[in-house]
Amino acid sequence: MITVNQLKKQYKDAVVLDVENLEIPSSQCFGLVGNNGAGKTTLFRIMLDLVRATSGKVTINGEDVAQTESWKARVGAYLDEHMLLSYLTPDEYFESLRKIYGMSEADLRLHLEKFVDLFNDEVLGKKKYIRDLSKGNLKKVGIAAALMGNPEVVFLDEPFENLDPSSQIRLKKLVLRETENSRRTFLISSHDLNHVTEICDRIVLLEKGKIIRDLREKEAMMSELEAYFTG
Ligand SMILES: Nc1ncnc2c1ncn2[C@@H]1O[C@H](COP(=O)(O)OP(=O)(O)OP(=O)(O)O)[C@@H](O)[C@H]1O
Repeated sequence: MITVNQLKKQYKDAVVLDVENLEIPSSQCFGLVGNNGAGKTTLFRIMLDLVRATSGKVTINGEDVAQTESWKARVGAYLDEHMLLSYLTPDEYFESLRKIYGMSEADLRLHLEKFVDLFNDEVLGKKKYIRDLSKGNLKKVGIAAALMGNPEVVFLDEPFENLDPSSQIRLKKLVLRETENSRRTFLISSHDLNHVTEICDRIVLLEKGKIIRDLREKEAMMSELEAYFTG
Protein backbone atom coordinates (compact mmCIF):
# COMPACT_ATOMS: atom_id res chain seq x y z
CA MET A 1 0.00 0.00 0.00
CA ILE A 2 1.19 3.48 -0.88
CA THR A 3 -0.23 6.48 0.97
CA VAL A 4 0.04 10.18 0.28
CA ASN A 5 -1.02 12.62 3.00
CA GLN A 6 -1.37 16.41 2.86
CA LEU A 7 1.37 16.55 0.23
CA LYS A 8 2.41 19.96 -1.04
CA LYS A 9 5.19 21.11 -3.31
CA GLN A 10 5.86 24.77 -3.75
CA TYR A 11 8.45 26.56 -5.90
CA LYS A 12 8.65 30.12 -4.57
CA ASP A 13 5.00 31.29 -4.59
CA ALA A 14 3.77 28.64 -6.99
CA VAL A 15 2.07 25.58 -5.49
CA VAL A 16 2.63 22.89 -8.13
CA LEU A 17 1.29 19.94 -6.13
CA ASP A 18 -1.43 19.81 -3.48
CA VAL A 19 -2.69 16.29 -2.79
CA GLU A 20 -4.71 15.86 0.38
CA ASN A 21 -5.02 12.13 0.43
CA LEU A 22 -4.29 9.22 -1.89
CA GLU A 23 -4.13 5.51 -1.17
CA ILE A 24 -2.88 3.01 -3.72
CA PRO A 25 -3.41 -0.61 -2.68
CA SER A 26 -0.99 -3.38 -3.62
CA SER A 27 -1.34 -4.95 -7.08
CA GLN A 28 -3.23 -1.99 -8.47
CA CYS A 29 -2.36 -0.66 -11.90
CA PHE A 30 -2.68 3.04 -11.15
CA GLY A 31 -2.80 5.54 -14.01
CA LEU A 32 -1.98 9.22 -13.62
CA VAL A 33 -3.11 11.68 -16.28
CA GLY A 34 -3.23 15.45 -16.65
CA ASN A 35 -2.19 18.20 -19.00
CA ASN A 36 1.38 19.50 -19.29
CA GLY A 37 2.55 20.94 -15.99
CA ALA A 38 -0.27 19.31 -13.98
CA GLY A 39 2.27 17.83 -11.55
CA LYS A 40 2.48 14.16 -12.58
CA THR A 41 6.28 13.92 -12.68
CA THR A 42 6.58 16.01 -9.51
CA LEU A 43 4.26 13.59 -7.68
CA PHE A 44 6.26 10.56 -8.86
CA ARG A 45 9.56 12.24 -7.98
CA ILE A 46 8.36 13.02 -4.45
CA MET A 47 7.01 9.48 -4.05
CA LEU A 48 10.49 8.22 -4.96
CA ASP A 49 12.21 10.77 -2.69
CA LEU A 50 14.00 12.32 -5.68
CA VAL A 51 12.44 15.67 -4.78
CA ARG A 52 11.54 16.76 -1.25
CA ALA A 53 7.96 17.85 -0.58
CA THR A 54 7.37 21.26 0.97
CA SER A 55 5.05 19.52 3.42
CA GLY A 56 3.23 16.22 3.82
CA LYS A 57 4.22 12.60 3.65
CA VAL A 58 4.41 9.58 1.34
CA THR A 59 4.65 6.04 2.69
CA ILE A 60 5.33 2.79 0.87
CA ASN A 61 4.25 -0.23 2.91
CA GLY A 62 4.20 1.96 6.00
CA GLU A 63 7.67 3.44 5.51
CA ASP A 64 8.05 7.19 5.14
CA VAL A 65 10.01 7.49 1.88
CA ALA A 66 11.77 10.66 3.01
CA GLN A 67 12.94 9.13 6.30
CA THR A 68 13.88 5.56 5.42
CA GLU A 69 15.79 3.64 2.76
CA SER A 70 14.68 0.01 2.90
CA TRP A 71 11.59 0.58 0.68
CA LYS A 72 14.02 1.23 -2.18
CA ALA A 73 14.79 -2.50 -2.43
CA ARG A 74 11.13 -3.16 -3.26
CA VAL A 75 10.60 -0.35 -5.75
CA GLY A 76 11.62 -0.01 -9.40
CA ALA A 77 11.27 3.12 -11.50
CA TYR A 78 11.97 4.57 -14.89
CA LEU A 79 11.23 8.28 -15.10
CA ASP A 80 13.77 9.50 -17.65
CA GLU A 81 17.13 8.72 -19.23
CA HIS A 82 19.04 10.31 -16.35
CA MET A 83 18.31 7.08 -14.50
CA LEU A 84 20.46 5.13 -17.00
CA LEU A 85 24.25 4.90 -17.34
CA SER A 86 24.76 6.32 -20.80
CA TYR A 87 28.42 5.27 -21.13
CA LEU A 88 27.51 1.57 -20.96
CA THR A 89 25.92 -0.67 -23.58
CA PRO A 90 22.53 -2.11 -22.56
CA ASP A 91 24.22 -5.51 -21.99
CA GLU A 92 26.81 -3.91 -19.68
CA TYR A 93 24.11 -1.94 -17.89
CA PHE A 94 21.94 -5.01 -17.22
CA GLU A 95 25.04 -6.91 -16.08
CA SER A 96 25.87 -4.11 -13.60
CA LEU A 97 22.31 -4.17 -12.26
CA ARG A 98 22.44 -7.97 -12.03
CA LYS A 99 25.38 -7.67 -9.63
CA ILE A 100 23.71 -4.91 -7.62
CA TYR A 101 20.53 -6.97 -7.24
CA GLY A 102 22.49 -10.19 -6.52
CA MET A 103 20.82 -12.03 -9.39
CA SER A 104 22.37 -15.08 -11.05
CA GLU A 105 23.25 -14.97 -14.75
CA ALA A 106 20.40 -17.40 -15.35
CA ASP A 107 17.96 -15.09 -13.52
CA LEU A 108 19.07 -12.18 -15.69
CA ARG A 109 18.61 -14.25 -18.87
CA LEU A 110 15.13 -15.23 -17.67
CA HIS A 111 14.30 -11.61 -16.90
CA LEU A 112 15.48 -10.35 -20.29
CA GLU A 113 13.53 -13.10 -22.09
CA LYS A 114 10.38 -11.27 -21.02
CA PHE A 115 11.52 -8.33 -23.15
CA VAL A 116 12.47 -10.19 -26.33
CA ASP A 117 9.39 -8.98 -28.23
CA LEU A 118 9.67 -5.43 -26.89
CA PHE A 119 13.39 -5.18 -27.68
CA ASN A 120 12.70 -6.40 -31.24
CA ASP A 121 16.36 -7.40 -31.71
CA GLU A 122 17.51 -3.78 -31.48
CA VAL A 123 18.73 -3.55 -27.89
CA LEU A 124 20.88 -6.49 -26.80
CA GLY A 125 24.15 -7.67 -28.36
CA LYS A 126 24.53 -4.56 -30.50
CA LYS A 127 27.66 -3.06 -28.86
CA LYS A 128 25.94 0.33 -29.01
CA TYR A 129 26.19 2.70 -26.06
CA ILE A 130 22.99 3.64 -24.26
CA ARG A 131 23.65 7.29 -25.18
CA ASP A 132 23.47 6.34 -28.88
CA LEU A 133 20.15 4.48 -28.70
CA SER A 134 16.97 5.90 -30.20
CA LYS A 135 14.55 7.46 -27.69
CA GLY A 136 12.23 4.48 -27.96
CA ASN A 137 14.99 1.97 -27.37
CA LEU A 138 16.28 4.02 -24.42
CA LYS A 139 12.83 3.76 -22.91
CA LYS A 140 12.77 -0.02 -23.41
CA VAL A 141 16.11 -0.36 -21.58
CA GLY A 142 14.80 1.81 -18.73
CA ILE A 143 11.59 -0.19 -18.39
CA ALA A 144 13.43 -3.52 -18.40
CA ALA A 145 15.83 -2.14 -15.78
CA ALA A 146 12.96 -0.84 -13.61
CA LEU A 147 11.52 -4.35 -13.46
CA MET A 148 14.79 -5.99 -12.36
CA GLY A 149 15.10 -7.27 -8.81
CA ASN A 150 11.45 -8.34 -8.64
CA PRO A 151 10.09 -5.00 -7.35
CA GLU A 152 6.68 -4.92 -5.66
CA VAL A 153 6.04 -1.42 -6.97
CA VAL A 154 7.03 -0.01 -10.37
CA PHE A 155 6.81 3.67 -11.40
CA LEU A 156 6.83 4.45 -15.12
CA ASP A 157 6.65 8.04 -16.36
CA GLU A 158 5.24 8.26 -19.91
CA PRO A 159 6.21 4.69 -20.83
CA PHE A 160 4.45 4.78 -24.23
CA GLU A 161 6.05 8.02 -25.39
CA ASN A 162 8.50 7.48 -28.29
CA LEU A 163 7.55 3.83 -28.71
CA ASP A 164 6.40 2.70 -32.14
CA PRO A 165 2.85 1.25 -32.31
CA SER A 166 4.03 -2.40 -32.19
CA SER A 167 6.16 -1.64 -29.14
CA GLN A 168 3.27 0.15 -27.43
CA ILE A 169 1.09 -2.92 -27.87
CA ARG A 170 3.89 -5.21 -26.64
CA LEU A 171 4.44 -3.01 -23.60
CA LYS A 172 0.74 -3.06 -22.74
CA LYS A 173 0.74 -6.86 -22.86
CA LEU A 174 3.85 -6.97 -20.71
CA VAL A 175 2.36 -4.70 -18.03
CA LEU A 176 -0.89 -6.70 -18.02
CA ARG A 177 1.08 -9.96 -17.64
CA GLU A 178 3.16 -8.47 -14.84
CA THR A 179 0.13 -7.23 -12.89
CA GLU A 180 -1.71 -10.53 -13.33
CA ASN A 181 1.13 -13.01 -12.77
CA SER A 182 3.46 -11.16 -10.43
CA ARG A 183 0.90 -9.04 -8.55
CA ARG A 184 3.07 -5.96 -9.00
CA THR A 185 1.73 -2.49 -8.29
CA PHE A 186 2.23 -0.21 -11.30
CA LEU A 187 2.06 3.57 -11.23
CA ILE A 188 1.95 4.84 -14.79
CA SER A 189 1.72 8.43 -15.94
CA SER A 190 0.65 8.92 -19.53
CA HIS A 191 -0.82 11.29 -22.07
CA ASP A 192 -2.12 8.31 -24.01
CA LEU A 193 -5.68 7.91 -22.77
CA ASN A 194 -6.34 4.76 -24.82
CA HIS A 195 -3.38 2.91 -23.37
CA VAL A 196 -3.85 3.92 -19.73
CA THR A 197 -7.57 3.19 -19.74
CA GLU A 198 -6.86 -0.20 -21.28
CA ILE A 199 -4.31 -1.34 -18.72
CA CYS A 200 -5.13 0.57 -15.52
CA ASP A 201 -7.74 -0.39 -12.89
CA ARG A 202 -7.90 3.18 -11.73
CA ILE A 203 -7.06 6.58 -13.17
CA VAL A 204 -6.40 9.74 -11.25
CA LEU A 205 -6.62 13.04 -13.07
CA LEU A 206 -4.43 15.92 -11.91
CA GLU A 207 -5.13 19.55 -12.70
CA LYS A 208 -2.76 22.25 -11.48
CA GLY A 209 -1.42 19.91 -8.83
CA LYS A 210 -4.79 18.80 -7.45
CA ILE A 211 -6.64 15.54 -7.87
CA ILE A 212 -9.87 16.40 -9.62
CA ARG A 213 -11.05 12.90 -10.61
CA ASP A 214 -10.41 9.43 -9.24
CA LEU A 215 -11.88 7.03 -11.78
CA ARG A 216 -12.31 3.36 -10.90
CA GLU A 217 -15.05 2.21 -13.24
CA LYS A 218 -13.37 0.79 -16.30
CA GLU A 219 -16.35 1.30 -18.64
CA ALA A 220 -16.77 4.97 -17.75
CA MET A 221 -13.08 6.00 -17.66
CA MET A 222 -12.58 6.78 -21.33
CA SER A 223 -15.73 8.86 -21.76
CA GLU A 224 -15.04 10.85 -18.55
CA LEU A 225 -11.48 11.56 -19.63
CA GLU A 226 -12.51 12.48 -23.17
CA ALA A 227 -15.12 14.85 -21.78
CA TYR A 228 -12.49 16.52 -19.58
CA PHE A 229 -9.77 16.80 -22.20
CA THR A 230 -12.04 18.00 -24.99
CA GLY A 231 -13.53 20.35 -22.36
N1 LIG B 1 12.63 22.71 -10.31
C1 LIG B 1 11.51 23.40 -10.58
N2 LIG B 1 11.43 24.73 -10.35
C2 LIG B 1 10.30 25.42 -10.60
N3 LIG B 1 9.18 24.87 -11.09
C3 LIG B 1 9.20 23.57 -11.33
C4 LIG B 1 10.34 22.74 -11.09
N4 LIG B 1 10.05 21.45 -11.42
C5 LIG B 1 8.77 21.48 -11.86
N5 LIG B 1 8.27 22.72 -11.81
C6 LIG B 1 6.90 23.12 -12.18
O1 LIG B 1 5.98 22.25 -11.55
C7 LIG B 1 4.84 22.10 -12.39
C8 LIG B 1 4.54 20.62 -12.56
O2 LIG B 1 5.52 20.06 -13.41
P1 LIG B 1 5.55 18.51 -13.75
O3 LIG B 1 6.78 18.26 -14.57
O4 LIG B 1 5.38 17.72 -12.50
O5 LIG B 1 4.23 18.35 -14.64
P2 LIG B 1 3.78 17.12 -15.53
O6 LIG B 1 2.34 16.89 -15.23
O7 LIG B 1 4.70 15.97 -15.37
O8 LIG B 1 3.91 17.76 -16.98
P3 LIG B 1 4.21 17.10 -18.42
O9 LIG B 1 2.95 16.41 -18.86
O10 LIG B 1 4.50 18.31 -19.27
O11 LIG B 1 5.39 16.17 -18.28
C9 LIG B 1 5.13 22.83 -13.69
O12 LIG B 1 4.52 24.09 -13.66
C10 LIG B 1 6.63 22.98 -13.66
O13 LIG B 1 7.06 24.12 -14.38
